[in-house]
Amino acid sequence: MSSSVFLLSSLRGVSLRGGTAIAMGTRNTGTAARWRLRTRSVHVLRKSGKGKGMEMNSPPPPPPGESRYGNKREGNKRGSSKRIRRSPTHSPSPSLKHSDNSPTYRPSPRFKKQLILQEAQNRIALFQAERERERGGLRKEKEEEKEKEEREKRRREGVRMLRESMVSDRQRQLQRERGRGNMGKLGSGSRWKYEIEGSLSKERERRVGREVQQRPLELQKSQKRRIIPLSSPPFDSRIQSGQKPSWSQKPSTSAKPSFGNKPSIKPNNNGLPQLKEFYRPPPSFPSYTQRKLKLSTFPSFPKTSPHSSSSSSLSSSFAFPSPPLLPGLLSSLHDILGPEARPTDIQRLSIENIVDPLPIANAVDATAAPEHKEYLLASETGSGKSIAYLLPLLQSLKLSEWANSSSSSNFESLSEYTYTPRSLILAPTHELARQLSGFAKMLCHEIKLRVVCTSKANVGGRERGGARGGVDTRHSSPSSTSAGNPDIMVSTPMKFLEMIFGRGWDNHTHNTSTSSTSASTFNPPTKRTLNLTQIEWIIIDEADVLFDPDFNTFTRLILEQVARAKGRVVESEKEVKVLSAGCYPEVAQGLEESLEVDNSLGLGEAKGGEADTGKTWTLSGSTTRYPFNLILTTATIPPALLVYLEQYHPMLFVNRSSSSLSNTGILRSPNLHHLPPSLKIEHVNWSGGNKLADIEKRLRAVWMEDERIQGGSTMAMGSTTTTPPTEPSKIIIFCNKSTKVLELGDYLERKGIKTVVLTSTIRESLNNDKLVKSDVAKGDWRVEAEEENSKGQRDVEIEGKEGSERRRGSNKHLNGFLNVKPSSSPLSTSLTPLSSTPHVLLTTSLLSRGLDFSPSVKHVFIVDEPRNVVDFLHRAGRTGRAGREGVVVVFGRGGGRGGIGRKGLDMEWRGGRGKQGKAREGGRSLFT
Ligand SMILES: Nc1ncnc2c1ncn2[C@@H]1O[C@H](COP(=O)(O)OP(=O)(O)OP(=O)(O)O)[C@@H](O)[C@H]1O
Repeated sequence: MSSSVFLLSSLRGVSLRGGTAIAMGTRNTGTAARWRLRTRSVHVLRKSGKGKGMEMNSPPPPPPGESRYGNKREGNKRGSSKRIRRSPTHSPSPSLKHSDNSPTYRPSPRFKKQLILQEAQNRIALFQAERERERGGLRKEKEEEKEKEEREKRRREGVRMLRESMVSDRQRQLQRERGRGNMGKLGSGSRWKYEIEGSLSKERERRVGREVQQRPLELQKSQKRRIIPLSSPPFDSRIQSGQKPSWSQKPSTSAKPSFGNKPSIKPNNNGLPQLKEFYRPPPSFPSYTQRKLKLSTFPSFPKTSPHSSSSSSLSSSFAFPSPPLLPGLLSSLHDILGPEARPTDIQRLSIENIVDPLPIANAVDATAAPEHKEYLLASETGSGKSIAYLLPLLQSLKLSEWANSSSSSNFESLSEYTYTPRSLILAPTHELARQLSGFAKMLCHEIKLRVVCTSKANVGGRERGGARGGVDTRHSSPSSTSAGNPDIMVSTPMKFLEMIFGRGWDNHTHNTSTSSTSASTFNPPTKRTLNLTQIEWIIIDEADVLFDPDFNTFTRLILEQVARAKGRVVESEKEVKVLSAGCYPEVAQGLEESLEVDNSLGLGEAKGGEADTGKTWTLSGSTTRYPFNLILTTATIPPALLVYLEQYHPMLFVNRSSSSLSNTGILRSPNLHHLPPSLKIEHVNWSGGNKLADIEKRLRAVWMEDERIQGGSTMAMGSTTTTPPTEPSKIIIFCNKSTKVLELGDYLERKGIKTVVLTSTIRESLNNDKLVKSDVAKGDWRVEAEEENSKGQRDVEIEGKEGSERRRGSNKHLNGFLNVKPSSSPLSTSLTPLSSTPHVLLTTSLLSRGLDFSPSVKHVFIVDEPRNVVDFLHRAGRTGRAGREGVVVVFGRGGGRGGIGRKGLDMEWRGGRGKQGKAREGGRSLFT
């Protein structure tokens, strides 16, 4: 039946009965009716009534493009019967009944065509929409991928530019040295050999300098190349005018852009910074002027502040600019540094790049999500990095305090915690933490922010410092209403972790490795001690130490904990090797909350204090952006640090501006990896007899020289009255080992020279590595790995000597040596005998980092060959700070420029990453 062809003469009417259509008419009537009525059953009756109504089994709808009405020719054969035109939109409902008398419906070919076309279009649109949906997903993925690639490309570009600029610094240095016939050999292959030239005669410098100045202009032009416009040169105008540069020199704003020297030699394979290039010629050397960076001059800040009329006079005479600095900050700077002070290179970079601008009235969008900053500040020792990071920190805290002053109830709801700091400064030693907190407090004097420093007294008031729960609030502002909500908390990493996890959380490693230590138990904090959710800023001072292999586990753990508390997991923390955290279930639980623990760890097994070191913890759902502002500071960027930062802080290397490729998050002064220009190096040969006597002789020579100078100046002034005697210079002596420190201390005391002796406080006798880590963890950042006596035992804690006990609760043991208050620390006018007041501080590298010693410390003695150049730079940098004069006396075989140790500072740069990504120098890890 279904194959029958019905040739019906005409279509007269269509009706539906119980879902079956009945059509009367000519051929194709059934098809037309079927289509129009959307039904598969149609009875077609001939008009004449001769034919019997038959049921047609309708075929399924035709595929797209094929007509339901047969081909065109067939359609054309239709008779010329009467046609009823209907609108193409007309579509009778299946329930619609046509009376048998109604005119026969017969769609016109054009209408049919339209219908077919419409359907085809619908189908195509559907098909396209589907494909579009599929493609949309793919495109989004592709876009994300592209964006990622773009970011990575910019990051790489940033790294490349940074390295290039570092290498080019070295190349310029080499060229200068060649120009004056100085050392500076380029070794074969990737090895660069340098020698330290610390004692060029002034005459020679002047002579060679003239030669360089007279070089043909063409040569100078041919050496041009682009350099990173990180900063403008310091003191250039003074140099041009032949004057001696000083810290009070106003920076020139008229310098034109220029280019540095084109590298005439290939960098070594790894392209990492050369740490031995620390000798910098005095600024009077003419080529220094020639090579000055002119690409970016320091921005000229408005001279007066529109925000404060009272500060306008100040800012016009004071080179720290306001705006952007708050007038209160400016006035504290004025008090501390004096009216003549000018920002140093690193401070200018910080003000330019990091300090938040003052808000314009009614233009603050408090709801806008802040863009978090990430910067590395790198500049030579004594160049004012503390101010460089404190300025943006304090300004931002104050501004956000004002912005949130209406919603102060915020803190009340957090009163369940003992401390809710808004920012954190991490330092490697307690001494440095104390000094920094004191300095921050001075800067906060006007703007009234609260500063606290953690001390030896531990969390929860269990030890001394009790009432304040282990936090020394003596430094907090007098206006402080609540020490529990400090604006700034200064701490060492381990102290801070102790406050998070509870005292003794790390003790397991310590206990298992020390038989003589009384087992200290883990005391989780009874009250929640620290609330990390309000932390807006983290500053990591001495980043090269805090990210070195001994410390980075703990530093990263802190960063991760804060990020976690603020609701974000950081990608850089994907794998955290926790030294001993798995030992205690409580700690493990705390970690487990924040870390997705690898199944193999079996935290349950860790109960009972089994050694459980070096486990890998994995984080999930991570990102590379920290949910707080982060500033790292360092005076040296060893390759290990660069490698580490590339891996864990990639955002530092991403360009900040699309117009310039050089604007990364790494701000460094041009003098990085050089000794401060005001520092002189002297070499002393051992006499071949008693070395201790040689040191004593040299000490006395310094004091005799002091007397001579004083006498000379008195005579020169033609004074008839007696000038009050000035106090003898204070001297710091660095040894490599505690035994040597003790021995020398004893000797000098016997000779009537009062000393302060200070090393890391190690009580235990042991010879394995674990204690080293544990002690480092306690805040003694540099535990001398070689510091073993002949029996292979460690030295005992140095106690019982007056002034030599290391008190973590205060810096009293360093009284007289540390720069307590810069403005109030000129040389004393009363003579204190050498036998009653200590004038000599004997120590190891423990105190070589970050501490700002008083201007009366004019000499540093380095009696043992430093382990590496980084060590040398930091030890030497304890004097000659802030542009003051200082002398480094280096004792050693051979004297002269080689006296500092051909094995030591002449070490070849082997370059790059050791097996575990560690920097190695002279075949030795920089951080062993
Ligand atoms: N612009 C300035 N003008 C004069 N003195 C300054 C200036 N900035 C800082 N100082 C002083 O310089 C000294 C050294 O500063 P600071 O300790 O911050 O140096 P640093 O770069 O952190 O050194 P280090 O690398 O050893 O840690 C301090 O006494 C400080 O008061």
